[in-house]
Amino acid sequence: MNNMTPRTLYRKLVDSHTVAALDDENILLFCDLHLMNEYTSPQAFTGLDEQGRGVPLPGQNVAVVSHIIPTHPGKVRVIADAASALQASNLHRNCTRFGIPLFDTNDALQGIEHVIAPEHGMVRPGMVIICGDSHTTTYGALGALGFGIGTTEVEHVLATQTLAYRVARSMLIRVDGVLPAGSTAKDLVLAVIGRIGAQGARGCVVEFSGSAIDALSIEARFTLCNMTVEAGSRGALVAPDAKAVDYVLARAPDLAEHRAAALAAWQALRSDAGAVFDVEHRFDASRIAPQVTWGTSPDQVAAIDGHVPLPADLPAGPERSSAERAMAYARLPAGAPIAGTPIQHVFIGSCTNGRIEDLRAAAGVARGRQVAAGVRAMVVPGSGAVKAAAEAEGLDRVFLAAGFEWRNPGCSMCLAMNDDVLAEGVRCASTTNRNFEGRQGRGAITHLMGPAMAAAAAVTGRITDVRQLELLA
Ligand SMILES: CC(C)[C@H](C(=O)O)[C@@H](O)C(=O)O
Ligand code: SF4
Repeated sequence: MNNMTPRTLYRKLVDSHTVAALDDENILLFCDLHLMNEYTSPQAFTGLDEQGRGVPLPGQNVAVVSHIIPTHPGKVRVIADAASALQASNLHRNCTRFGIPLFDTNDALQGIEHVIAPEHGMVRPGMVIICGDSHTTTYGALGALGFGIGTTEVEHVLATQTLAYRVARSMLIRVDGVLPAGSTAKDLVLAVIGRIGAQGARGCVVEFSGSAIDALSIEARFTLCNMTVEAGSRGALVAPDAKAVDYVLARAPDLAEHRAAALAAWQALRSDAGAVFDVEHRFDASRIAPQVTWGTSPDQVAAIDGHVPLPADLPAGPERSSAERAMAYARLPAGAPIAGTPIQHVFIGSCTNGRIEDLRAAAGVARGRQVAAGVRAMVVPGSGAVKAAAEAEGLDRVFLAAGFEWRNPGCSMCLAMNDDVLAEGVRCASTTNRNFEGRQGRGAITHLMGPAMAAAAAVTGRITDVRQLELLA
């Protein structure tokens, strides 16, 4: 490809990080930042030891205890489960040995890796960021190429700061129009996944553009890019604009003296006019109502005024059979309206919707209302910094007064790897990203939705159109 060929943003990021071509499809990619959690890193450190390898660039790696940590209120956190405690102590030991910065169990800034990294200015436009965690796509919100890797790759990255990488195909998702009041980035991304399917972006890095994307806040773009992986994508990108620049500069004081150079470099981080994408989709934001999943895959989703599908309306084959299986698991009859479904639990948090804007949206609904009888509702901030910011604004008091639990940060009931686990048959309105069978507890049922919708479910005891709730106020 010569220099005059118009390039996509994705291609520019790949080109600027290519150390060597390995063959026609694979390159050696330089990774500016490697994030680690306690769950997917232990074998990698064992591998390093077996081969007598070190970590040459420890400062370009950061580790976080996120998945297994208990979130009960209280100053000191103790991991009761022995296997989990061992994972955390191993991470601590390995980070100390190799000089890798760690947000440890009792660090005041601890939280979910994908919430922590951007809030401390570690994520900057033009970077390649990887992690042994699928939701690393989040960082595309700032024009950084982020994606998840496997454990063997974690070892390779620790040892070399590079990764053998197969270049992805490119997809453009253009969203124009204005999201209606009550609809958020969560609804937008659920609607996208609902239309293109859970494998709809498989093998692709998605670039989002259009007036509806321009209008999103950076935190909303995190939600969007975070969940794009649920369409099977290998990355998600939004070209950095003034909002992205402001977000990063406000959190990365070290950049101040290089501000002019950074701005000039970031300016080039956009797809050239005439750049060709392998696949393109278009959406009209004005048609996107609040969304709720009804099944066990994020693409089994409907608008809040919609219904569980009738199997006969679905194409015969895998789509119909997986819908039938999902309805049976979720204990929902075919054709049932989504709104009005009783819930017993509400979970507000995760790397998708555990940031301050999400908590503000949920608190806006909770304020002056009460969690419905028979419902247990919890709010788990995405990080210590989010928790502190929320408390400074008094959001904790809003939630507590309404009967929500106000927890310490962590992944928590997003995937129930700690002790926040739902019992069989419990139905949960959740701001998370995956509604797989058993994810929040064996036999538990997850309905994905945005934070205000989850809060509306908490105060009414059923899946509720938040727009109607606000009318009733
Ligand atoms: C535990 C980790 C490997 C996993 C991921 O890759 O996403 C988890 O974070 C999840 O959300 O399912
Ligand atoms: S919050 Fe959920 S999706 Fe995000 S990293 Fe943790 S477990 Fe994975």
